[in-house]
Amino acid sequence: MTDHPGIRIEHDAFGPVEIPANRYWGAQTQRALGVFEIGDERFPACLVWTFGLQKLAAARANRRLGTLDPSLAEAIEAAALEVWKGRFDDHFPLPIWQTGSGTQTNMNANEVIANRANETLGQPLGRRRPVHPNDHVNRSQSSNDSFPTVMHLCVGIELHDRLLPELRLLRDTLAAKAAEFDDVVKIGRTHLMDAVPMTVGQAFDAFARQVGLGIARIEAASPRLYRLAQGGTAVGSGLNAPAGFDEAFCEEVAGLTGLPFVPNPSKFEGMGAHDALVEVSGALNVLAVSLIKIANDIRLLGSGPRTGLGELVFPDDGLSSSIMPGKRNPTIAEALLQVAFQVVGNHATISAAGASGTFELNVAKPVLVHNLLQAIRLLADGSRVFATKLVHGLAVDRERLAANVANALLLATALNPLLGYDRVAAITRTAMAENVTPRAAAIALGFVTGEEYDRIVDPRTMIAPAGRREPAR
Ligand SMILES: O=C(O)C[C@H](O)C(=O)O
Repeated sequence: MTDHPGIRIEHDAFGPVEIPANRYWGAQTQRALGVFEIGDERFPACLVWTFGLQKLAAARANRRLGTLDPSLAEAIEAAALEVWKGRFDDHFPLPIWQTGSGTQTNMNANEVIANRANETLGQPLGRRRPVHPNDHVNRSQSSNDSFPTVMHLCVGIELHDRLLPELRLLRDTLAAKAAEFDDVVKIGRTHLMDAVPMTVGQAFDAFARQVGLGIARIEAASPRLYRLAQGGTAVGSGLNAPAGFDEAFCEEVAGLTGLPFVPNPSKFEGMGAHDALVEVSGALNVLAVSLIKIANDIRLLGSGPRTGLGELVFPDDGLSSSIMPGKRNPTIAEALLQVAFQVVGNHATISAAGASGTFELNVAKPVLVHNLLQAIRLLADGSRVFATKLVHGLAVDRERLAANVANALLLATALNPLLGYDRVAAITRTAMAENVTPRAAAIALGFVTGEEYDRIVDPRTMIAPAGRREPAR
């Protein structure tokens, strides 16, 4: 094998490999490309960037502990920084569907950074000198501790930078609607059937609280997420890593990210199991369940406009039916529902992947982190779009709501303490059978006067009995 136009020959421990000349990956990545011809799914760019961060922190830790020549460390750190900043995104071609430790993607990072470091030191790509992908870029590390470290770093950063801000936006937008609709009385519904009065604000306050509790669940998982397996090397014992490598590494990543990453006190736990990531996924699963409830309620309350409930009015998103002119649909609620269904499905995959640790190594890391990062991204985008393009512009149809309240039979429930259940049941049955208001039925049956009825059956006083009204959040 010899170099020819567009191709360079690179040697690794197994012999020569042909590699596109302008690619920074090396022999192991090229071999893996030929082996794992499975699917279209690739890691998102944030995972590639996080490998840059991880290799940068590892090189700095090695330099500090005297286990890496400072001149090599400097070249590795500069190259790793470039990976972190996204300069080499096109040089990570491998699919999700690879070995369960993520070794091929770890080697991809080692090779890109070694090639780039050697290039800055005046060497051609593929030389593997003076910076060697395994001996120097991967020093004091194994895929088995590096990949889980990258998973925790990437998930932690994505939650902090991407998802939590959008969830706070959604919570606050729902809370603003709760305040806006605080005085709007509607009929509460149970079993999909008319029940007793409440306010639209109370319904939106419940939605806001669901999202707020979703945020709290994610934040509660953070202390476990911030524990890193780095320093465990092959099985968790730390063979070939200097004493203090885990501490030095975590100090570096904490400084680089501003997030409180610390060494996992048991590397064995952090490599053989990924319970902390399953825990985060569990919190996202609950959030998805909450969003399904919220999106469904909102689209049902806005159904119509003429023959549905029609109590909420959706903002115009400019979209319509392809065949029914002027028809408007709850497009954004439907998009969010599909996001939530995907997240619930991802959690099932993540649960199976999390259960796939045998002895000292979980071997379903790529599929686990792929599903978790997708869930975070979808929930972040879905929450932002739902908050800004639907919830923010929601209005109520006050006339419709007032008519529904006036017509509601079970307002008469407020008479229970005065008349007892059976006489109130007679009122509602009579009103239903004779198609009159419960007020007319109550008077006709001789149970109350009109004045008594109006004093007791006042929807505004029924939305929360005195002294039991929760303050708006
Ligand atoms: O790639 C490594 O560093 C280790 C590999 O996952 C293995 O345990 O065989």
